[in-house]
Amino acid sequence: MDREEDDEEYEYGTPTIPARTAFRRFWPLTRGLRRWLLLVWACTVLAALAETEAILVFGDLTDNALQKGSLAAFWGPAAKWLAVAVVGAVVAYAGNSLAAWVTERFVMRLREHVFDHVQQLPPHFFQRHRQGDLLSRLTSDVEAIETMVVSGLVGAASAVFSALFYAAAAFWLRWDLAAATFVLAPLFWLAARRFSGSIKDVSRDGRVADGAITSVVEESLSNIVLTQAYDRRDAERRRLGEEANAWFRASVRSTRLNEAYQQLVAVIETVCVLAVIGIGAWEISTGRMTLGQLLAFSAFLGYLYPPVRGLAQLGLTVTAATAGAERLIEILDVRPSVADPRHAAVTGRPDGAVEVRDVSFTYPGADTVALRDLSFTVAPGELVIVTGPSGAGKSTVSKLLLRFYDPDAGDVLLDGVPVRDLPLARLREYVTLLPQETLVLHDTVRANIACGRPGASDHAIEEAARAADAHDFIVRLPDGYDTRVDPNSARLSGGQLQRLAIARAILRDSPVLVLDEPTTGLDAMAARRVVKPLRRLMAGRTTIMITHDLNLAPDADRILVVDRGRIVETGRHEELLARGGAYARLHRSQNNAVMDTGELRMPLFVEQRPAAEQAQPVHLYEAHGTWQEPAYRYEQAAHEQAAHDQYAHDLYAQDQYAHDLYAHSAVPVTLDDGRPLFRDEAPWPGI
Ligand SMILES: Nc1ncnc2c1ncn2[C@@H]1O[C@H](COP(=O)(O)OP(=O)(O)OP(=O)(O)O)[C@@H](O)[C@H]1O
Repeated sequence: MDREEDDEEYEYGTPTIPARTAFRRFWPLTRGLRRWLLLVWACTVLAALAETEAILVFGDLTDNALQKGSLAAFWGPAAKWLAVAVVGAVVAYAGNSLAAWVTERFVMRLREHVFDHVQQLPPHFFQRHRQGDLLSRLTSDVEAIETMVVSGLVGAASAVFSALFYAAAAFWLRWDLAAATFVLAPLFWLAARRFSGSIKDVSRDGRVADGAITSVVEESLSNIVLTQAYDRRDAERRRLGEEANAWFRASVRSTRLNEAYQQLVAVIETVCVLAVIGIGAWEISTGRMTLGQLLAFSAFLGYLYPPVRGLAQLGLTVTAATAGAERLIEILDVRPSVADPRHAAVTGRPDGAVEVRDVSFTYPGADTVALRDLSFTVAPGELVIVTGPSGAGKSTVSKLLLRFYDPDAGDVLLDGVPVRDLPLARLREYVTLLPQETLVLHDTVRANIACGRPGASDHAIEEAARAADAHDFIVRLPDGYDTRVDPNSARLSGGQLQRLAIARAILRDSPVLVLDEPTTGLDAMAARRVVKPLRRLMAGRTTIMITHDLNLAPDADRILVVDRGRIVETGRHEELLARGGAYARLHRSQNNAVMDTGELRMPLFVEQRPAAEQAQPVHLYEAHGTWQEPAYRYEQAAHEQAAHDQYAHDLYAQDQYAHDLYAHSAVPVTLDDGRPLFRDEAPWPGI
């Protein structure tokens, strides 16, 4: 993929494109619907013809029945008018219903098309676009395009046909009068032209603000715990307020512009009508025209203006919809980072030999290289642990193994076949990812496990759940396997969700597993409870486990220590510990982390360091609630800390537990391995 081009795609700011280009871009999606569109037009033409005929009959009635006061002259034209009206009504009903059907089909098709495209986009696309904005593009912008492509087209055709018929009828009645009034027609066009630019700008602003509002609401709701725990309601309200203000301004401005345009058009129409009445009065006075003809002529003009006005208005609507089209085109122009190979390699189920050969990779748009010259092999059935400091590139390895991206250089091979030569669906069937965050569908527990292998029998699902130690908690749920869960479900704990994910992976039964931090985010107890199901899952499969948690490291056939995108050490646990290098340091730091948490529980007063050297709580806020300058703050904090320590000392002095534990010894009681004994620590019964 061309890196420079790709970077440009992520520049914000929608491209400005003419309505014609936008129309041409989406027109192909009407394939298969076009004959129905033709039928809609046919109905529109018939309805306009019926309307024209009705007006002519009205002129006839005025001259022969009304002016002469003859009831006998009434019945014939009246019956004709009624027949024409009924035909017109039936045709209009059929045409409008069909138009609605075509329109909705088009919207469905367009939404599917965009949704399908978005689902293929690489992970970083979703990190860089706000979800709310994407939602707004997939909903309201999709509808805007419908206005442009289908409704716009049908509306334009119907307006053009109606205007043509009424104009032809007006010319047929009195060509000289018609010519005189049509001289004023360009005024409508000028008015529409004057307004179209501003309407497009304002509707683009409105759409951007709409997306921003959805984003703020969506982000705020997904962060509701943070909002409530830190009482951030005012800040969130302000954030929403800012976006809502932008939307408010855009929408008031849009209404004002539309209203100004409508009123201007109304004035132009009045000028035209007055011209007709003036000329008509003069013609009647000279005996060259009957009152019926003048009334019919005025009626034609009355009918003619709405389609003419509609055409001009349609221009504005289409212009406004182009703003939505631009936003969708921006997404549609982002290409997926990977695609199915043109000539896919034909392979059976692989044994699971994985090779990463001289791989280098930089994320699109990133300045730093994520992986450089990375090479390793994993034999079928082996467990390889990839570890290293945060940001070293571990998760990137998993993204390349599943081919979310192709490496810039080098190859990833499965059983000796480059993964870019395998159909994507096949590759992802053979390589199962257990991602860092447990992914849950809005569905039943059963469906959540079954998504590992669509069509799996209930028996197979239950067996997988048993192997993942999930069966027992599932049957205790209110509806057992039919209990509905969702991503924010409070029903299931982190450990239970993880076991659900393991059941899904067991059911998938692929030869290669990529586990990305399978125990991260779980407390020690929960982490230990997933180990056994994990072992069952990994048995007989090639496993690449990315983890900071080195508890499983002694089991690994090989450990790769990655740092800044390179492998810095490789070997078995004992070898690497004995080497005393990067791995040994990581291992030590992990154990020290346990010591650190122990320190949290030690009373401060046990250490007799001067107050200023101790870990200081920094009080950024004064009691009266104003921010302090930093220099003053720290000075102040040191004074306060001394007072605070005294207070803490007094409190602990009253604490019988602290007294018992520490009164006879300045050193906290420790376990055999040197870790401090936690107050509530019970020995782990083992798994
Ligand atoms: N979408 C992205 N766009 C640009 N850079 C990225 C992206 N994702 C990751 N990186 C960068 O690539 C490097 C490797 O990231 P990676 O997520 O693989 O690290 P990691 O070792 O898995 O870290 P952690 O243990 O914290 O998950 C980091 O410098 C990171 O900032």
